[in-house]
Amino acid sequence: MTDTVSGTGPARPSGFSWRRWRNRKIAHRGFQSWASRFPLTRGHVRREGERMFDLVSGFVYSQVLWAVVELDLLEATCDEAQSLAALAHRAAIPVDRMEALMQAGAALGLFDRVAPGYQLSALGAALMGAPGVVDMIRHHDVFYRDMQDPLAVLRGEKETELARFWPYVFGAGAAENPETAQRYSKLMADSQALVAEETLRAIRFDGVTRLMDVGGGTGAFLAAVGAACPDLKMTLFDLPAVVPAAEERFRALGMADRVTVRGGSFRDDPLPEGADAVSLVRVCYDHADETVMALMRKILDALPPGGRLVVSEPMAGGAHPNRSGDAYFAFYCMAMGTGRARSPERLAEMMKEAGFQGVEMPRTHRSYVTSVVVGRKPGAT
Ligand SMILES: CC(C)=CCC/C(C)=C/CC/C(C)=C/C=C/C(C)=C/C=C/C=C(C)/C=C/C=C(C)/C=C/C=C(C)/C=C/CC(C)(C)O
Ligand SMILES: C[S@@+](CC[C@H](N)C(=O)[O-])C[C@H]1O[C@@H](n2cnc3c(N)ncnc32)[C@H](O)[C@@H]1O
Repeated sequence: MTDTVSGTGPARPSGFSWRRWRNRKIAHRGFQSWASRFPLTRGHVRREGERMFDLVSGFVYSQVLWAVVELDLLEATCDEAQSLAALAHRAAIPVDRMEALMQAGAALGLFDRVAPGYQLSALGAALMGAPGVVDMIRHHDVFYRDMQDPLAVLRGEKETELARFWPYVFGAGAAENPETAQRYSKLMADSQALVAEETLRAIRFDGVTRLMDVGGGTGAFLAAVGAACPDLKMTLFDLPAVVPAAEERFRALGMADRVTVRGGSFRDDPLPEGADAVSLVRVCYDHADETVMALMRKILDALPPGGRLVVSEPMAGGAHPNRSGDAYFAFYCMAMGTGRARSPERLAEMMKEAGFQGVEMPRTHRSYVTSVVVGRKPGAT
């Protein structure tokens, strides 16, 4: 495995270690006090302290953000500055407490102080318009209740709420109820716009005749690809409960004649044939290695020689851990109880093991939105 730190048991100190010397020095209270006064180091100490403070208080910042979103304060302050009295009345919160929330929001960069009170900042406006992000923040109440006890999540000691929030992950049977399926699918579809935008910047579907999106949800990704590639034929494959919403989307977009929608489970059913490219968008990280390996092998069988598999989802950093993949998505998947965030190298390794070759990792610009890995079935191109 490329992204596993190997070795068992604690390392025994032997000889001089630069890192040990540095860490003991920096952790020493006397050194800290000296460095915070010394002109050449005090700026660095202040910045490190600020970084540390953000780590310490991140949960509170997130909860402030949640309150702002839940009270719809982004929309309320977008066009005109609002007075505290008006905001307090609207939210049914005492004025002094409302002031605390607005000041916190302003400190986090979401509002500007503009007479007679507060107006949405540029960052707040970007947040308000970023597709699906506000709804993602709203559903964080579930995730953060699980994260109140991260040790229980790590040890797998408790049944998490998040596992019940996304029941489709556990197989076809769990998502039989169309109403439930619709709720998850909307959250996914709204946040798909950025993922599709970023994926389509990283790869091209030139030369592809039919693209099959496996676990394609309600079709937001195929709708974006279809708009960018007007001659492309498409197949969407997802659990039966998701199918009607996908069919409805393609009908509404006038794309129904270009898209075949098939219901089924990639665990139990054969995949439709006829596509020369397959995409898995935000699918692999929901599932355990065995499930993903079996799915990749099934896709290889369904593809013609030279056919392509595109995996797009937020990924971990492997040797270079990143916040979105290794902190947020890794714990999100852990709390869901099934999948895991994998690095591009790990996914590439799995694709090769499944039989793909020429595996590439085209760079995406916003890795917190998605990263991409592409492979080809051996044979003619
Ligand atoms: C006009 C003038 C005067 C100046 C302009 C200056 C200028 C150019 C400003 C730029 C402003 C601008 C347009 C900013 C845009 C920013 C955007 C688009 C930001 C997007 C951010 C996206 C984020 C933060 C995405 C977060 C996504 C999350 C948290 C997704 C979570 C997904 C989950 C949990 C999925 C779960 C699915 C499961 C169950 C694991 O399968
Ligand atoms: C996280 S969502 C991603 C949806 C879409 N690709 C996107 O990015 O918005 C995962 C999708 O995989 C589908 N899925 C999960 N298990 C499946 C299975 N066994 N067979 C087919 N689809 C499945 C779910 O119904 C869901 O639509």
